[in-house]
Amino acid sequence: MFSLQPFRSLLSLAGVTTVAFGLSAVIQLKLALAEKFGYLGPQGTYSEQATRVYQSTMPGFEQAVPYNTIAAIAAAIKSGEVPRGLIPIENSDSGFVTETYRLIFQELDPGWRVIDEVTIPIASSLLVKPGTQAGDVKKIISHPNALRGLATYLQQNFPNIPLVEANSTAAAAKEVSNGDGTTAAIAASAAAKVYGLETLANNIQDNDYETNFWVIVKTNQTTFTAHPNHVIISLLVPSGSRMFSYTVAELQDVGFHVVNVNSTPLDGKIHSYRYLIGLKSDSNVSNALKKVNAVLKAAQRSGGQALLIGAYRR
Ligand SMILES: O=C(O)C(=O)Cc1ccccc1
Repeated sequence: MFSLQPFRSLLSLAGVTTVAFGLSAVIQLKLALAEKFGYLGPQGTYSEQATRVYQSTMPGFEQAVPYNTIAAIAAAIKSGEVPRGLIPIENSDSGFVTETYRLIFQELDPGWRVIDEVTIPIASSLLVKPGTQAGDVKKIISHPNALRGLATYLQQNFPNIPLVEANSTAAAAKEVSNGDGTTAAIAASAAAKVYGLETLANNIQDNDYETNFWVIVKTNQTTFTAHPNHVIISLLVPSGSRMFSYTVAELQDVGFHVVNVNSTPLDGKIHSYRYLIGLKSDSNVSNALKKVNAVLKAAQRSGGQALLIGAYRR
């Protein structure tokens, strides 16, 4: 079968290739080689911004593919439709992104792993259809995270105006562009251009904040670096056991300290939890992956369920 692999190096020698194949052949080959990257769309989201930032450090991942929900990105990764995806995970002002955590904890194993992260600052704008005045606005729509990030602004400037959640900030902007001029969207200023909207106010977030995104890959396509300085662990411990503290202490002995912990009640019952623990190492731990895996194996032998959800070097 014809393989594109040998042409990878040729493509970097664009001049030579152009002579050999002609311009359109080069473009076609480049498109075929561009790996797809799933993100929360449509065009104009913060997720798209984060994807561009990440792609600038990852030549080859050029085709950004928008999905309507975070769950749809995860499904596309699991089915192999896209080899990589980017999902929002945590805001520095309002904490973890609920939808992402539901996905992780829905099943014992989410079917994907985290191989990197990217963080971007979030600046929010109030967008309306051209001609709409602030006094015309009867409804404000956006992604729940964005709405949370300017609760005080909305309370002070638009008290009693209903807030409606959308799948993403750009989905909200798109809805406003199709609306009757009485709705406003909270979104990135970039979305105004994409959907032909006017900006009533810029930088309206209550506090400057940033959002952290994970880069995810299908589990069986994942090769973790042998020397990660970030690891993410999912831990399910028998109720009343000391396994949480024991496992954390063991990881600390190996050279990692806890950065964040998310706990979700199991089976709808309080007092029994599944934990997602983010850990970091400030020193160079030799064979860090092997050591972390050994700690997790020990936890499993003691009756817990421990899974390495992510490992990367940053
Ligand atoms: O809706 C978006 O634009 C997203 O990418 C999700 C999101 C929403 C608010 C802050 C950060 C990410």
